[in-house]
Amino acid sequence: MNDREMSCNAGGQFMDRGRMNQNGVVQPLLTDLYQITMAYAYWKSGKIDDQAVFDLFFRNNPFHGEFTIFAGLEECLKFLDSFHYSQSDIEYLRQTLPEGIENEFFEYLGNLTAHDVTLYAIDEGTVAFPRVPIIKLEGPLIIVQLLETTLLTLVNYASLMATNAARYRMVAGKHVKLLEFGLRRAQGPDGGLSASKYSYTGGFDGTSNVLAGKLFNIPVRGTHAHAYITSFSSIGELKTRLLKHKQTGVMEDLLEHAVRHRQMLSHVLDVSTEESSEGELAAMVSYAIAFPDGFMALVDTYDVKSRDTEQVTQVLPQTDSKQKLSQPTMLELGQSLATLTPPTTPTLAMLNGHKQSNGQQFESSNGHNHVELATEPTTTTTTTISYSNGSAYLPKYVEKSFRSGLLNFSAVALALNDLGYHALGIRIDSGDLAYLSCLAREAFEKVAERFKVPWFNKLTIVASNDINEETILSLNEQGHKIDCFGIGTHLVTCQRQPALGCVYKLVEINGQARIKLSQDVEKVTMPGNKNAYRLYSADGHALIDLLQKDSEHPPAVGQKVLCRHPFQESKRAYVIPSHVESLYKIYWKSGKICQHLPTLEQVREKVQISLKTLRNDHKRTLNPTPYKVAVSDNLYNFIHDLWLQNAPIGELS
Ligand SMILES: Nc1ncnc2c1ncn2[C@@H]1O[C@H](COP(=O)(O)OP(=O)(O)OP(=O)(O)O)[C@@H](O)[C@H]1O
Ligand SMILES: O=P(O)(O)OC[C@H]1O[C@H](OP(=O)(O)OP(=O)(O)O)[C@H](O)[C@@H]1O
Ligand SMILES: O=C(O)c1cccnc1
Ligand SMILES: [Mg+2]
Repeated sequence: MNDREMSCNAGGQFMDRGRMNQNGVVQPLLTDLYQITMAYAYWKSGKIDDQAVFDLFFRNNPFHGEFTIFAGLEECLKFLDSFHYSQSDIEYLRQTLPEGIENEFFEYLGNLTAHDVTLYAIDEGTVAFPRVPIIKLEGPLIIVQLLETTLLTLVNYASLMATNAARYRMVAGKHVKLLEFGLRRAQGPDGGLSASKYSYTGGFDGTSNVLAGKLFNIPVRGTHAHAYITSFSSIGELKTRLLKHKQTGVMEDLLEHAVRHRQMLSHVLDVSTEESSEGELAAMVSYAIAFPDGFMALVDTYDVKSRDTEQVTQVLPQTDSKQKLSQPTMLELGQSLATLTPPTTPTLAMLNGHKQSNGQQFESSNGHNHVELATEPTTTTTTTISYSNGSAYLPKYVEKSFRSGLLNFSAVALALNDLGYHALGIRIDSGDLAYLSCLAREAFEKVAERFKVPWFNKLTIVASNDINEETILSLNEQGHKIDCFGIGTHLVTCQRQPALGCVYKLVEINGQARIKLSQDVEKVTMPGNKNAYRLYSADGHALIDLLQKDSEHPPAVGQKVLCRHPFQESKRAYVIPSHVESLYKIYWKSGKICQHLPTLEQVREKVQISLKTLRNDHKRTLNPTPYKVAVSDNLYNFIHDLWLQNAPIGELS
């Protein structure tokens, strides 16, 4: 570990990649106080050698769905591996716990490790269902109890996030790229890092979070912010306009190329150059010079309007206050130019040879491309947009500023093309994303045809702005031309359900099954040490998850198994499985991780493979069919006998 990584770790963050990627915040004191006070009470009451079994499971799937993706296992194993109270931890506990705690207890804690614990789990990235433990722990009661809160915090958010991401992936379809942009809105820095990691697990393609990229080897991706565009207000601010031709190596004036194309494009795209922002063009040119091979531009800086389906042609007076505020008109630019003698910082009016409204004429550097400035009210053009679902909309109000972005982007992209580079695409961050993406794609197609640049058809359209699962579904219904969604807030905060309710329950102690009763049948625990199996149909779909007592023989392929609802006597079914999957593997035993741990990439693949085994009706967004979780006949009888034994018999008087 180098110094920076050491100090990063000392600051409570992640340890270096070479080691185990363990988040330094994850340590034995990252727990609830009651685990430690219980540990003392267990210790004091002579329960040091008691052996316990705990189940970690959830009772309901999140997001009104019928599946959950299990994630966070690797972090749990690393936690067990490093479980140890440091001297300073012990010192802190001495000062913090109530007085009178015996010294020997602190000595006991100081020597405590997770080496006597055995951890069984289903594979990380697998779909999981309510009441089927995703992790099962066996070992000394005190230590296994002490692990509760930390394991829950490691599994709950990870699984919630991976599930959320998997749901976004399902609605977006496999061909659309999904980028996680949530760090700024996440629940703190650690929430942000976990969100990046587990959204990748769930099926996202990359993140804007650079540290997550470094720590977890996730692709980092991004565009640029509005600030970059608004930091330029005129082309005079361009410090350099030169870019080396990719093939010839000759320095050329990119701005000049862009201005020339802009002039021609204004006819093709039906946007007058006066409608577009000069500052925006300058920003795009400078960004393209910085990233000629990765030019991706935000095109909506100057106020995007929503579409309106009414068919009208609207007249916008030149003095439209919003337009004036957000975008200097060419007239204003021209006027300010007139005061420059001699002009050392040319404006577009000069490069274009614009004639000013007061009659002044500016020659472009090559002496042509004369364009009249509009002095009359501007008439917007009515454009029909066709959607892939066959509908067509006639926008009332042409997105002047979006079209400014589109015009400027296309001009710079063609300029880059002159110099041997291919631009990547655009990002739209406001307005009607379906409509604007169609408008943009249509524009690109026109440019591709007119300028003989077929790759323009393939430019990437990124959309962002408060996107959630429902937005994507709705955009799909409307038809859109978006290639990539950048999703932040709603993804990382799990808008629809902010927490997964995994719990950790004692199910056996010293070989005796324990049951926790509740008025709410849902909350009655499944007692005893159990095994879990997934039974598959001949077509490869998962049919049912079956819990059995660990002493029972596993279900066998081709043999009839009676599967019972754990609490409703009349609900039962025979299943003849075509394939039986034993869900648990021993992941930790005798102080060692016992399985080869998959890479994040492999876990990500596992998610998709596992989801494929689920029938579509379990995965649909609206009213999905619940997946069945059953118990064996043996376990059913055992639960209900124990229930009766433990339920007090009331007395009527
Ligand atoms: N075609 C569409 N169908 C459904 N939802 C959409 C569509 N286009 C955009 N949205 C969503 O609608 C919301 C629009 O947000 P909002 O009303 O704040 O507008 P905005 O474009 O961000 O406006 P402004 O930039 O002026 O704040 C966003 O959540 C966005 O994801
Ligand atoms: O909308 P989200 O899903 O959270 O995606 C991330 C957002 O973060 C950026 O906005 P920014 O923070 O600059 O502010 P904004 O919300 O005003 O666009 C970006 O332009 C996205 O809109
Ligand atoms: O790279 C981007 O476009 C980005 C990153 C974070 C948030 N919003 C956008
Ligand atoms: Mg936004």
